[in-house]
Amino acid sequence: MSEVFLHPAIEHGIHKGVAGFAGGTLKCQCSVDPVEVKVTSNVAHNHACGCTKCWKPSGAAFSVVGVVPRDSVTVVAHAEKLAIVDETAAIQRHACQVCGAHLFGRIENTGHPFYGLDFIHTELSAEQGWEEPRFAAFVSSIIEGGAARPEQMDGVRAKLTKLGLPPYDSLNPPLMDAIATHIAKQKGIL
Ligand SMILES: N[C@@H](CCC(=O)N[C@@H](CSCO)C(=O)NCC(=O)O)C(=O)O
Ligand SMILES: [Zn+2]
Ligand SMILES: [Zn+2]
Repeated sequence: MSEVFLHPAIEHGIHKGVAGFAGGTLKCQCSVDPVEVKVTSNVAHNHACGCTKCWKPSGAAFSVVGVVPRDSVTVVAHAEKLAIVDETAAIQRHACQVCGAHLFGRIENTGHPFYGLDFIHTELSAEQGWEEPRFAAFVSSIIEGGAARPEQMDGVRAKLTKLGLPPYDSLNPPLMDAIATHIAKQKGIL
């Protein structure tokens, strides 16, 4: 199997974001009548994600995905092309039915630890300045998705580490702690 191509925005080095950057417009990959989504916030917790559910550009083993407040997200063109990929998933990904790009992923369960946040792919925006990806999540999942063989994983993790993206097989410790804290509060333990 050929070498694992991570993602166009990370494979050859990461561009740092710009302080104070306040959003942009995401466009799907259709050359005609693209879906457009206005985002009036910078992205947070931006990361490479190897899971099988996040949208990846063609040939990439990872997606690059982060979160914004859901009230900062508005579909401004061609909403009729959007459909939810999997209604049963925790993150309902609204994708263009023509080109397949995911414009935003929304959590409708008010009890979910990340309720209130939408997941977006900043590469769908022409604006520069979005906060850069800072870690890699669900790295082992790229085996599940068929992008890597198990024996390639040491190399993948070494490459991510060198790029400044510490690799994890779930989310990173701050996000895992936030999830656990939310659950402990729901149970009345905290
Ligand atoms: N091995 C599975 C893991 C999928 C998974 O749990 N993905 C996370 C992170 S997505 C963005 O970081 C998640 O929260 N999923 C909920 C959902 O996708 O609805 C796999 O690879 O499929
Ligand atoms: Zn499209
Ligand atoms: Zn994912």
